[in-house]
Amino acid sequence: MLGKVGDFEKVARCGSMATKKLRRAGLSQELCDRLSRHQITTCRDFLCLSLLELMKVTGQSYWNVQKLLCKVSLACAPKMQTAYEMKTKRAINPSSAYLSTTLDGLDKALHGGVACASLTEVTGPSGCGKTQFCLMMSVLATLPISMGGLDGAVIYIDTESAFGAERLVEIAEHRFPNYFGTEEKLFSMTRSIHLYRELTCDSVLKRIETLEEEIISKKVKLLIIDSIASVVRKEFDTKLQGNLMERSNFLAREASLLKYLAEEFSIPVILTNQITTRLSNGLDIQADLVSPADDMSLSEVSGASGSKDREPGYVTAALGNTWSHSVNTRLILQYHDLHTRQVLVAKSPVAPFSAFFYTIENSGLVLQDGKDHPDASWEGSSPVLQAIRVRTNILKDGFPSSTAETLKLTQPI
Ligand SMILES: Nc1ncnc2c1ncn2[C@@H]1O[C@H](COP(=O)(O)OP(=O)(O)OP(=O)(O)O)[C@@H](O)[C@H]1O
Repeated sequence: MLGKVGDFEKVARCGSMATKKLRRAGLSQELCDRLSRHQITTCRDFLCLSLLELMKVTGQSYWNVQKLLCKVSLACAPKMQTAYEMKTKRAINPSSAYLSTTLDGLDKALHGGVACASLTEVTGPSGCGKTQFCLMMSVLATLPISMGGLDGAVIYIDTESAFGAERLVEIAEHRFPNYFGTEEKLFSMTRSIHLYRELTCDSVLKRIETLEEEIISKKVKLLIIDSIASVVRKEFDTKLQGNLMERSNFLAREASLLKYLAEEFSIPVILTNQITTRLSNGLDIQADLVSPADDMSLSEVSGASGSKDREPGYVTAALGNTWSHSVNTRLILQYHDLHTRQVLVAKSPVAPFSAFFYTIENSGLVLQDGKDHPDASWEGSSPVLQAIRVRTNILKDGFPSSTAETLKLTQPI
């Protein structure tokens, strides 16, 4: 039995579920209060202590501490389930698996919309509609299940002061004029969206750490952070020694907490990110188009596409490789022409690489009919976008041919 507990302990300590609050692990209130006086509040804090330390802080015997260890480990160890169980659960209650974006083609590609219990990143250049997408998804999450919503509240963490309540109401009124035809419905929707303005890394992290109980008490069904990148890029100058490591640690902690919340409460988490293009002369510019997945060498990939006359340089998804691998789904929003924009499904465990045209209207994002089939948008697209495609094909067809190529495609910047 003890061996088994030990195994659980190791799994539990490492996993994202270890951020679960002790109060929710079945420990008595008195014991939780006592532990919190020693800054032991999560399962991880508890499981990282030795038996002797636990005996000291709990004031309990060796055997009682063993039992507590067992309880805490079991409470936060990931539960095994079979693929069959997952599938039947989703078949019985399909709305529990996805939040529809109401953009038909995109929903179809994503098997129903933005996935619950996972992290979806929306990235793209400034002004292309990331905040508009978040506002629209907030409205959608509050809708009744019969209308494709999640019938729940939303926690919206705004790090750029970009949230606009008026725009939220405008989207709701124009997207669902019948449903939001009365002031009462609009009030009820706006009351369900809980906005936090957090303008520093520290305050964002602290906010995320305290969300667990709020998600339960407010019946939250969607968590949004707009944007994850801005505070990080403001505070960590990665050219300074040590900052890159510190930033990676911060992002890993943030991703672990968010994954825990998404999985534990089976809710979608939407995060917006920014992008950068780094030119070969060392200058960073805000990209007008973006690498979907990782840091990569544009010059290398442009070479692979056979074009010699392109600006050498490379585009990087903001926040680098560690973060890039933390998100489950990545949607890239980008400009196509003056009026039209594109949403690309750049990373998804269920969908192939696909692209859809959209415009931004009073009602939020609107897909353009007839152009919403996969790959519709490649013709005439920009060099960066074509480079992304080449890269996708290189990785799809196997590893790049040379070690140098492999390194350039995978090296963190
Ligand atoms: N009522 C509206 N009708 C049509 N388009 C609108 C409306 N409101 C905003 N937009 C469009 O949305 C764009 C702004 O989008 P959004 O704020 O989502 O950008 P973003 O990608 O979040 O940018 P950033 O990274 O700078 O925050 C505007 O440039 C405008 O084109």
